[in-house]
Amino acid sequence: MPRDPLIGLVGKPSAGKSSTLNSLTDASSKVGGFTTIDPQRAIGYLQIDCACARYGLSDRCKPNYGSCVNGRRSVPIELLDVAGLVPGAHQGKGLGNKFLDDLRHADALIHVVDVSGTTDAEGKNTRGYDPSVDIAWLRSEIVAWIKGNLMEKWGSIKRRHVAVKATAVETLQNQFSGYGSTSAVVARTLDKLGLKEPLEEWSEETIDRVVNAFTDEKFPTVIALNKIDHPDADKNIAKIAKMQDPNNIVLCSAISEIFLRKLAKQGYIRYTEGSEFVDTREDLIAEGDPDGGGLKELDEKNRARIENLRDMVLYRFGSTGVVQVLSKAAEILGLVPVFPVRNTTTFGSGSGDSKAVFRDCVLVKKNSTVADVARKIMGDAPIAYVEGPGGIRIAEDQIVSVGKNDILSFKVGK
Ligand SMILES: Nc1nc2c(ncn2[C@@H]2O[C@H](COP(=O)(O)OP(=O)(O)OP(=O)(O)O)[C@@H](O)[C@H]2O)c(=O)[nH]1
Repeated sequence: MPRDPLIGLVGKPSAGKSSTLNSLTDASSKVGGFTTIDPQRAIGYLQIDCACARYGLSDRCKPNYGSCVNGRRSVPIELLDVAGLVPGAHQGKGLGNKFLDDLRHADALIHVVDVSGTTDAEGKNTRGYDPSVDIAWLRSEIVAWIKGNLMEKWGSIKRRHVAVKATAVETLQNQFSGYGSTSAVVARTLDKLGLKEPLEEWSEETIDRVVNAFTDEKFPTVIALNKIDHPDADKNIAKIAKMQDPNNIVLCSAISEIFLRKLAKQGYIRYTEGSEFVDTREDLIAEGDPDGGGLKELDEKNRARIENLRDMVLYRFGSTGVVQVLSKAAEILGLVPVFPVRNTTTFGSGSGDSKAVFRDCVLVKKNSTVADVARKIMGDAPIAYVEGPGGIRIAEDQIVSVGKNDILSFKVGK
């Protein structure tokens, strides 16, 4: 059965992994008993456009897990904190191989980079460190680890490859299945490279290229430039933006998000998670609400901190960025939210609160078919047919995508 997507957070010590994880997991939308699964795994909330908005049913949308406010739905997604990576990890430094073993299970990575330059490669306090270096060494650790595992056995891999007349995809998939790879991932990797020589004649340079391309396919990575609230961040952001694909970069400030959510929870401010909108009691009074929205009065210190955060983060960058970090990871993975329903006219689930709609939502990878989704949700139950909105039959080989074949009802046969 296809398993749920898993996103790993990586980065050197003190880059802000735990803070980012906390800012993503402590959503006020937390319902259904989700907390940290173990010290390393947690549930974050991915924001998506919910199907309820398409049908004007937002007031009756009641997710079983997560929440939905005016058609913006928070869907739970599993996150993994992969701590302890330092240069030399593939040779066992730091938590080394333990770190790399944890990484195997991730479908995409968020590399949290301390863009303030106030921590060195090992996470020790400093000033003026160049964080662009971290992006290169972290990736090269992953590549070196995969390559090392492959080269250790390359002689026998080659001999077996020739003896059983395997294809390159078969032989490599044998080696890469431990990283959660599939034949499709390996095939895409090799297609992109268009190699001419047979596997048994690959030079070390060719193997390097194969491992690099495989790393790109298997571990697509979002670069989260964290600590943008720090005054030294600007020049480092500019430098990294020139070196990396801007499409994979998100700017964020994890402590700002944690601070705003905390004050909102305590009733001092009104804050829409992940947005640029923060209102204090004073703001609301100035806007004509004599009661100040029922908010508590901020003390001088927190008022100054909010002002500073508006200037340094919210007005300049549009938000604290952490919600966008997760959305970007979902985007590079191509996750599609699918809404299984019992009834394709009312969109109800046919149990419990009978007026509630779109109670369930699952995230599947791009290019999944209706049959893939059926297996994920219904397991081995025999499916007689599948219906979309309005009771229209949908063929099992259809691809699901946002807005198309993403509301499904599985009718079980006898
Ligand atoms: N200025 C600033 N500091 C931050 C931000 N996020 C985290 N920090 C600080 O950076 C330090 C390290 O943060 P952590 O979240 O513990 O970092 P980590 O990557 O989990 O570190 P390890 O647990 O050692 O791997 C803490 O002192 C945080 O308060 C941020 O957005 N801005």
